[in-house]
Amino acid sequence: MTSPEGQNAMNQLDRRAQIIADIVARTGIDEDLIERLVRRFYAKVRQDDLLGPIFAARIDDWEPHLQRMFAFWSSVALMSGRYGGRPMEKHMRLPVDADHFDRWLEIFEETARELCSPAAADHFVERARNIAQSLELGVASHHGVLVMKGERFRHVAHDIPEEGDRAT
Ligand code: HEM
Repeated sequence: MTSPEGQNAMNQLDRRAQIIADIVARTGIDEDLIERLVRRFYAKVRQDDLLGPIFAARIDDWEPHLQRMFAFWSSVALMSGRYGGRPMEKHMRLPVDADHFDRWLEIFEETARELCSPAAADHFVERARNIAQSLELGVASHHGVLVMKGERFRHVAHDIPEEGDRAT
């Protein structure tokens, strides 16, 4: 017979599996779609005048970054637990403000709408917006700026001093 704790853990696993199955049934998102989305998104980002140089200054070898991003989006969109990093630490020292986050989201949404069903695109975009908002708050607070609800972080945008070469 299973102990009450064991039964509880089983129920939680069942619930989690059910939530994931619902996401997949509703959106059709799978690892293959995530990989195509991430690859196409970063191909565009690298060409972008505003964002491209920020990535180019920090990423020499793209394949490991892309692999990390597959794991990240798999965790975010499908709750797979494949990603275990700390994105805030990688972003708070970047020379970015609201303009950069808006551009990032614009390219991300455009790419998601090109490749995904409306339900899948909505699922990705909603999560990307929430994460972008929290990263923007983190960048602002790193600069000693408290951003209130509904406000954005505006720096003398393209003139933010670099703090070391890498965003590590
Ligand atoms: C202003 C827009 C953004 C810029 C310029 C930017 C830039 C970067 C750069 C340069 C790295 C590599 C850092 C390193 O390896 O040292 C990175 C990593 C990453 N970014 Fe962004 N990013 C932006 C927005 C976002 C958003 C909105 C998300 C999530 C929705 C995101 C998720 C990640 C993740 C998960 C990593 C990997 C962190 C790790 O190493 O575990 N980024 N980003």
